[in-house]
Amino acid sequence: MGTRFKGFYRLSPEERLDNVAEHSGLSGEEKAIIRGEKGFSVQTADQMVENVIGYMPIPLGVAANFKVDGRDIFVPMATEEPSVIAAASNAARLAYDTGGFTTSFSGPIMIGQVHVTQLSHPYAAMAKIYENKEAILNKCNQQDPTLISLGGGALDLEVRVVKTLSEKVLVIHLFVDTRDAMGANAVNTMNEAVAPLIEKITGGKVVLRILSNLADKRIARARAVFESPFGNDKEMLHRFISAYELAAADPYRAATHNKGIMNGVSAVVLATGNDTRAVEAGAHAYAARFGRYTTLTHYELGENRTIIGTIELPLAVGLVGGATKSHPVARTAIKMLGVKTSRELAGIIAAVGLAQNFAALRALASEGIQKGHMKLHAKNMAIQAGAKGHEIGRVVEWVVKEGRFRFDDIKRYLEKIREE
Ligand SMILES: CC(C)(COP(=O)([O-])OP(=O)([O-])OC[C@H]1O[C@@H](n2cnc3c(N)ncnc32)[C@H](O)[C@@H]1OP(=O)([O-])[O-])[C@@H](O)C(=O)NCCC(=O)NCCSC(=O)C[C@@](C)(O)CC(=O)[O-]
Ligand SMILES: NC(=O)C1=CN([C@@H]2O[C@H](COP(=O)(O)OP(=O)(O)OC[C@H]3O[C@@H](n4cnc5c(N)ncnc54)[C@H](OP(=O)(O)O)[C@@H]3O)[C@@H](O)[C@H]2O)C=CC1
Repeated sequence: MGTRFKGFYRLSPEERLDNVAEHSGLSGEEKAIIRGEKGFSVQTADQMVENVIGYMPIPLGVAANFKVDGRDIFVPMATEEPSVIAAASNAARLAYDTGGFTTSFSGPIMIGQVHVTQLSHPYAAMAKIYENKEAILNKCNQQDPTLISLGGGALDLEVRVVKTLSEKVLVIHLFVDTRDAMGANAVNTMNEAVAPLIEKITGGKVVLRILSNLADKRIARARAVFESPFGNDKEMLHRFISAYELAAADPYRAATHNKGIMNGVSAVVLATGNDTRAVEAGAHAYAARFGRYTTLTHYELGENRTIIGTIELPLAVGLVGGATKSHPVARTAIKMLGVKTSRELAGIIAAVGLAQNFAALRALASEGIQKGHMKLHAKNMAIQAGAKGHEIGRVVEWVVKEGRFRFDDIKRYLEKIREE
């Protein structure tokens, strides 16, 4: 069964879940976990974080129409923001018949930083680190036999002299293949274990021993050819490219453009129990790597009025570690995706980021964002205004028809229908 599913959104939540379960082979128990009827409890939460008093449900939806590296998938997305999942599905639809998304990955390499201070001869200390590279990497690799047995571990290192406000310090980058883990704990353990050896080699004092979230050795890329959402309208295609070009040139616009990408990226990262803050920090730092903040996506006009989209961003996500295994919904979401490696997961997330951005640019270049977004947000606004049961549908219908997206207008309309 494919996931190009016209009108998937018109099904009931139960019917959608049945389709997803059939596609991904989810069991009855896994369906109950997704519905929130089983699996996650206050006790589970209490084992995950501190001072637990409850937990906060976030909607879990699936984006339809995604084909990634030739495979049809339903993409689980956890988000509180209306129109995000609709937009991702909308853009994926436009890339489906042209082959879907093709991805690549630079490898699951994380960077651990060891920071050495109080050096009388920083450049000589740097040379000594390289002279002792094998001993340093061996020390790192003694920390994680599991990772080594899986073909990962510390592979190499690089050293820089960094001039800080008060002194020249050494920053040693340990390059660690963390396989299918995000790797923060694995890398931090190595950083801490190797620090005494580094102090001995350099004669300095180590302060920081922590991974870098600028995971620029763990880059995921995705590419897709989108059918023109504007038919043969050249002016609209021009407006689309112009919208992208402003983002590429202007950091104020790029921040919003990339926020739109992260609407999709963070929703899948969260649904799979990965660390949203780590991925967000990495993406934005990567966007600023040339000294000026710019876009993570690029667009070029293709043949027959197609638009070729590409995305490139660091994606430190895993299938083990963090909450990926301890959170029952995350475990089920990973099963839903049918991924076996962190590389596959990163590719899918990159594809969703690209789709998300394409959908937002399409709307921005044409009717504007409010029409689609606010249509889907209208339900939230109606509920916030106090609408209940059948009132919600009536308020939404009125808001969309009249284009009145103001909260005070909605409240007045609600009062009016209650007086009828
Ligand atoms: C919202 C749509 C999709 C409506 O778009 P539409 O043209 O009204 O939709 P349609 O009825 O023609 O349907 C097209 C497809 O959209 C999907 N779709 C359509 N409706 C639904 C729905 N209810 N639930 C789930 N999926 C839906 C669905 O896949 C459907 O295909 P079909 O099933 O018919 O083959 C469109 O207007 C859109 O893509 N808008 C962009 C919305 C967006 O980007 N939202 C993100 C939040 S705004 C933001 O935070 C970021 C931003 C925008 O500032 C970033 C930036 O500035 O770059
Ligand atoms: N700056 C940041 O971003 C920071 C993030 N974090 C947090 O760290 C967590 C992620 O750390 P991470 O190291 O991934 O998690 P874990 O330490 O929980 O998991 C990684 C470990 O799992 C074991 N493992 C089993 N199978 C595999 C496999 N196929 N591939 C790789 N490893 C495998 C490995 O060894 P073994 O069996 O010996 O454990 C590995 O060290 C997240 O919760 C994140 O929020 C923490 C600190 C800082």
